Amino acid sequence: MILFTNASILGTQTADIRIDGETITEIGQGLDPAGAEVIDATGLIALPGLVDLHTHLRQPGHEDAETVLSGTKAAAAGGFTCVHAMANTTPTQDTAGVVEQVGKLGKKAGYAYVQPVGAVTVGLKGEKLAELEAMYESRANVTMFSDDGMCVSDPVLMRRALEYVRTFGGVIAQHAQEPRLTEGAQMHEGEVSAEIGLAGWPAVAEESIIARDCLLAKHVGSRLHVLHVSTKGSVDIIRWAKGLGIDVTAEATPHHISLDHTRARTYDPRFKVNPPLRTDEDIDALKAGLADGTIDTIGTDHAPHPVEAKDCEWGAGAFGMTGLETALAVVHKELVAPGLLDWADVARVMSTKPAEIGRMADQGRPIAVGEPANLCFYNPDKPVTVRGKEQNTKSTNTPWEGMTLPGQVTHTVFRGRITCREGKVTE
Ligand SMILES: NC(=O)N[C@@H](CC(=O)O)C(=O)O
Ligand SMILES: [Zn+2]
Ligand SMILES: [Zn+2]
Repeated sequence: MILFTNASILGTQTADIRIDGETITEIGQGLDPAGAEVIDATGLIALPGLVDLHTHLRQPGHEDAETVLSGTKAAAAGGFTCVHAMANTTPTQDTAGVVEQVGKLGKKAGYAYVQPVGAVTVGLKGEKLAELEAMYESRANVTMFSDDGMCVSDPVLMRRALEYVRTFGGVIAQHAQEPRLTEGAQMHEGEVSAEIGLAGWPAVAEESIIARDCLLAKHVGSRLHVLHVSTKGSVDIIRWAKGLGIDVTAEATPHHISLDHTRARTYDPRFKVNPPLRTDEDIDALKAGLADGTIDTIGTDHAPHPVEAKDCEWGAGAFGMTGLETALAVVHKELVAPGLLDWADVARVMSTKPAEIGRMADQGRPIAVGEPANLCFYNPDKPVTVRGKEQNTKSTNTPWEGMTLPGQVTHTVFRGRITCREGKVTE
């Protein structure tokens, strides 16, 4: 039995929280500590365990960058109790066998619920549909499908995929990038790319696919989720689509709401990501979108890469950055501190909504008696300087290296088990 005392639940009501087995069994003032492990949570914000719809765990195939074990330890350190493992592994998560294997590795690790995402097309090649139904019917019970890393750019395939998942209530998560408009692209197309002479990735390459996919989702009456929205135009299109009643949800990443394209002036590939870091105007639009509900979720797009893929010149660097262990503190800094979101909103965008979109019945639940004990405790008054080498992820490609973020996840509880204690992942 565990008793967290004096926690600030969603930043408002202060109470003790008792956990017995895998369940929250009591919430109230001055609960009896007899027989319990007592953890003083004074000054800590209690949130439901965070849910990430966008994590790259890299196993199978890229275990030098991350494994399910190291990635879920990073998740626990970041306050997450559920991560959706993206399909761009080797082999690709495009069969029932591979998604079941990833799910099993998650259970064995025990640090967070690992829900595999299935590929939309075989080998992410964009040529023919993967066995979506077999992945849905497998023990991994896949309902979210994505070719993330690649765009399902063929409109006919995208239409078929949307139609297919509609039959079982699934969702297609799109990496929106028109490939012909981004050939050779290295960073956001704008004044900085012109100044430093790197090939640009225009906003329209993202926006045109999002607009098309919203219209396709409307046409076939299916469900679309837009990954890593990065431009103001995209936010405007999604707001418009929602206004028409189209079944679309959208994600923003911690890096796209906090870092801009001027970082490329460093030529440090740590800032190289797909879609690229954009402008201040885009950042403001993403924040406004999160505040008004146009953007539904924060997804980390945790994308670990081995040292040799980042310790090189910009052009040769891989796209992607780590994010699980810094996500909540970045959200605190960029959205809560300026008053755009309160902690209840943070619970919505980082837990409740992602759990809903990913159809995770046991996750994203309210902090209440009888609910599964998936919790995250955050100290908003403990500034931490980010050091990639000290993180739990196997990779060090954090764009916040050396920067100070305002707070720290102190404890994470996954199904009644403490997976992170005083900022350290448990054994
Ligand atoms: N975001 C990235 O820049 N990279 C991701 C793929 C992706 O999310 O598109 C990766 O797998 O490394
Ligand atoms: Zn992507
Ligand atoms: Zn991704």
